[in-house]
Amino acid sequence: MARINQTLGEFIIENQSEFQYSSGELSRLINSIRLAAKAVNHEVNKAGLVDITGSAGEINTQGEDQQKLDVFANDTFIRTLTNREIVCGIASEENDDFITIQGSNNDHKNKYVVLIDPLDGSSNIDVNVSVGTIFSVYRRVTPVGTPVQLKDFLQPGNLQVAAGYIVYGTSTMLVYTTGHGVNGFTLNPALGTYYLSHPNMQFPEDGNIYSVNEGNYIHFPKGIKNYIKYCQEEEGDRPYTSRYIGSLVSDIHRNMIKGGIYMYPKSSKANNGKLRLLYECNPMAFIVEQAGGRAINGDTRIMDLQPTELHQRVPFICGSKNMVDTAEEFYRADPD
Ligand SMILES: O=P(O)(O)OC[C@H]1O[C@](O)(COP(=O)(O)O)[C@@H](O)[C@@H]1O
Ligand SMILES: [Mg+2]
Ligand SMILES: [Mg+2]
Repeated sequence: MARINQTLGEFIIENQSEFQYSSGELSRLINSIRLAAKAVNHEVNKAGLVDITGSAGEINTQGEDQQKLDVFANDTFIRTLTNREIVCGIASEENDDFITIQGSNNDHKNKYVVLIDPLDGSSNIDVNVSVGTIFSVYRRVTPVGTPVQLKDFLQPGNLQVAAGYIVYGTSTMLVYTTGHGVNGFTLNPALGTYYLSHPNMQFPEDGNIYSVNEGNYIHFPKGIKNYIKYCQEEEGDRPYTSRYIGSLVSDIHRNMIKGGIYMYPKSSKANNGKLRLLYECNPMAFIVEQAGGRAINGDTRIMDLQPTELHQRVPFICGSKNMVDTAEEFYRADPD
């Protein structure tokens, strides 16, 4: 039973039995993410100081200018997960290909793969706006004892065994699910301990916040334009309030607490939108659905999509159930 101010460590142990494969590995995995997130949090809090600010001078596989914090966070999560002998493979936004973790005995005995967006909202690092980390966990489909393969990563979101995010904002929170609801833990920086502050998080069925980069408005499908107009009309509980941080984790976290809808739709400039299915949309969709919300690409449940590539992008609409239902109606009426 979740208790306010229970530590994350206690919660993980006390809820281990909920997990159908509970052999302690998943607990150790979540614990590793907790540990790495503390190290990243420490660096994020220094953003602005010379040694951690700005570009790392490399371009990642997405053609993005890697920030120093992207690289630091990537190295920290990969090292922490590798050293704890719990994963057989890692895929990251910052690495072209997946990484095979054979284990200290070179026996490929581990059962889990992790997909990660080590630093989400990179464009906000140097302007002191909240950023995040996103993670998704699957059991491998290839036999234990053999090297991990691409198909271990290209699993539909509905097979995730755990997912979550860390938001580095006014406080640092780790929010995750193993398919039994969503719980949020706030870091007490003085003690370095996460405490249960948001038990059993629920996405309000309705809200009055819409989050979309309206700078792309003219390129959106007609249905999405119509929905944005609907949000802005003087009618009933509308107009809604427009809020857009430009960090996926932070925009969805706010909407989950207050009620709202987040959209990064397809556009005439980007037919699949911008966000990556495997380490942005699937894990956030798992969280949103476990909290009672919905997540679609416009007309299909995100977690039912069959991935085909490691870094593929998909249009993404998620949030309060009734708001996503309405957005879907508008989109289906005019999808182009
Ligand atoms: O600036 P845009 O086009 O609105 O894009 C913002 C979106 O891009 C992202 O920054 C992409 O994530 P990364 O920072 O991890 O690459 C999301 O966090 C955010 O929602
Ligand atoms: Mg991201
Ligand atoms: Mg990123």
